[in-house]
Amino acid sequence: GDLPAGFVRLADLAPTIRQDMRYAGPDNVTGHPLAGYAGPACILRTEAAQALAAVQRDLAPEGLGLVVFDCYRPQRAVADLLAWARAGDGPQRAPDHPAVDRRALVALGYIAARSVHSTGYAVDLGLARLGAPASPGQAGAPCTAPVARRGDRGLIDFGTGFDCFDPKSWTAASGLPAEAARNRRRLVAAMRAEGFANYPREWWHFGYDGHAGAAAEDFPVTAP
Ligand SMILES: C[C@@H](N)C(=O)N[C@H](C)C(=O)O
Ligand SMILES: [Zn+2]
Repeated sequence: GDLPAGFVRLADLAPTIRQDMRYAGPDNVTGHPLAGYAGPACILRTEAAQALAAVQRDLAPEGLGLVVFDCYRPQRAVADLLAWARAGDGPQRAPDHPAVDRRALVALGYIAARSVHSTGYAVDLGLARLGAPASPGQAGAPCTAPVARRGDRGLIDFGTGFDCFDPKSWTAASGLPAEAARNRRRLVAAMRAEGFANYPREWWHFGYDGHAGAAAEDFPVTAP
């Protein structure tokens, strides 16, 4: 194939998993496509992709399916995110981090300086009802606003949006609507059952067990 050994395109193993690859375009926290994304595609280590395909199969009887936002992330894209977070100019607060300063995002653990995503063993994702349309977000609404105001992006409610860098996105945050808290537990349990561990500061971020020591890569993300 066109990928390094050990990597696969998720679409080849699990074509029913919806892909909404936010870093390949401007619809992400930085407002620009990240370096290293030449096309929108979810690329993962083979074992991690197989495990995600299993999660998708496990969820289907409940009428739910996965929506992935980011998978393998080239090292140059991590550098791009870091440069955005650390830049001295520009606003400190924005709808995707209404209560946390941009320049604190790395220190607070919302953006990793060395990301497991670059090994192909981490994935950012949520859940949607199967067949639900991907509805747009409401521009300008804080990502911590109730779902009716911020827009659901076609997902079931998780209490905040994807890449909403805020304590409300901590997986066990208190004060969430009961349904959002339930949906987070449901996602974590479905992922846990197939070998993925959640990152407690981001309900959407999961690492595949056994990734320790895997090499970080920098090949570009390309659509097939
Ligand atoms: C930036 C966000 N989507 C994410 O993946 N955060 C973790 C901590 C990471 O950068 O690896
Ligand atoms: Zn992540």
